Amino acid sequence: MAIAAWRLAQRSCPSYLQVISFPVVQLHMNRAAMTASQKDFENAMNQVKLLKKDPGNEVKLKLYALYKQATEGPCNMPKPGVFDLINKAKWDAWNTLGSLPKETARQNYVDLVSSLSSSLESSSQVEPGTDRKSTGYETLMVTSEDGITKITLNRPAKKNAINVEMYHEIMRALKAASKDDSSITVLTGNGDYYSSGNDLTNFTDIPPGGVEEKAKNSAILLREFVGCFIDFPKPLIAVVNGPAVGISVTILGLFDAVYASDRATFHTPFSHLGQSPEGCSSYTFLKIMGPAKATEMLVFGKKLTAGEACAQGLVTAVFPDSTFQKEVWTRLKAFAKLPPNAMRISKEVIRNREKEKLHAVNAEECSVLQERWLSDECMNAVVNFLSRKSKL
Ligand SMILES: CCCCCC/C=C/C(=O)SCCNC(=O)CCNC(=O)[C@H](O)C(C)(C)COP(=O)(O)OP(=O)(O)OC[C@H]1O[C@@H](n2cnc3c(N)ncnc32)[C@H](O)[C@@H]1OP(=O)(O)O
Repeated sequence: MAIAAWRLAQRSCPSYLQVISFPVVQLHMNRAAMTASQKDFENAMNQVKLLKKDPGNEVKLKLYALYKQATEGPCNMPKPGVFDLINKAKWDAWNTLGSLPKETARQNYVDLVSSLSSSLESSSQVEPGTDRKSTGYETLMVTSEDGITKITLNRPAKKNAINVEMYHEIMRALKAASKDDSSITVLTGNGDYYSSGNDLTNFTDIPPGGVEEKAKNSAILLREFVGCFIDFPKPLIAVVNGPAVGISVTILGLFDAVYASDRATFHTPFSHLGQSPEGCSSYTFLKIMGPAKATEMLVFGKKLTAGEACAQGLVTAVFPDSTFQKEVWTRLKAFAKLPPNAMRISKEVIRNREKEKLHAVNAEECSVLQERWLSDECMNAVVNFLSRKSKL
């Protein structure tokens, strides 16, 4: 049954993000868009062809949507079926633009291409040590200023679900942050969610080796991802701006401080999903909150409010949402002025004796999950979510 579900997902949900072709925006050119800025628009379309680096699927979807809006107006196509993922992604991107006027869409298209050209060209020219905005990330925004490297999960329309690309980009951003001249590193989310956890469509892209290979690759990726948090050398702080689900919650046990808005909730519904704990939470949560409370979260999927998570030691402090950003960033800027080497060494003293244990826990959790992902319970949960039969 599990295999059947995987096969269904494999047939119905191809890796749409990989097959959105780069020049798609040019295929539908429509002369109706002839207006004063048509020349800019055409120049922008030509610029897209000249980009040296593929800007990634999310950007290509935005370009597609703006192109369609600029040339045809609001989305006028019937919504594709749930398993027609390529066309659904394109439809969603276009439909999200609502009644945006054609002129504005055209201008946004031109602006996006222009920012794309400069960001992709300048990504290799950033001087180390200067305050800067990151380039070359598709699923994140990364900035570094006032001694703080801030990594923002940036898929707000998907509640910052972590797709495979985002796993890789977070690892890349953490590696860069560990070497840059900032004192502390912050992870936060853009939009109303901190993160809805693992992107459940990650399970639909089945390689030629089949579902077993998919599960094996996912376990390898997860182990490497969590390992980056275990080994991160500088103070790592989570600014939890809204609800957090799954892996975005479990890895909080590897952070040095967690600040939460009172809008945030903390939810690890692994049993509901036929899965088991990761992010070293089977070890860290027991240490943080004791076995009884950890079991309520990790086995029974109890969702905690920010206040409850704070009372149980998972969260450092909670702030009213209305003043959250101001209060947290004032605090973080003060921390970032402390001597960086002293902070790094103190973290080492606090954390190092646990590292070996954490890596062993991580390896064990990933190997258990590798099996879980092949179970009927897990596959049914994923298929139910993708076919919109269930939500948390
Ligand atoms: C390499 C593999 C490593 C695996 C590591 C193991 C990790 C495990 C986990 O993290 S388990 C947790 C997995 N997360 C979930 O099960 C959450 C699923 N999402 C939901 O239940 C809901 O979306 C919600 C409660 C988070 C929010 O509900 P609501 O406010 O009603 O919003 P929508 O459902 O309409 O969501 C908007 C938009 O986002 C898409 N989306 C949200 N979360 C995910 C997700 N986790 N994966 C994929 N897509 C997600 C949702 O489908 C909507 O998309 P649409 O507009 O329909 O295209």
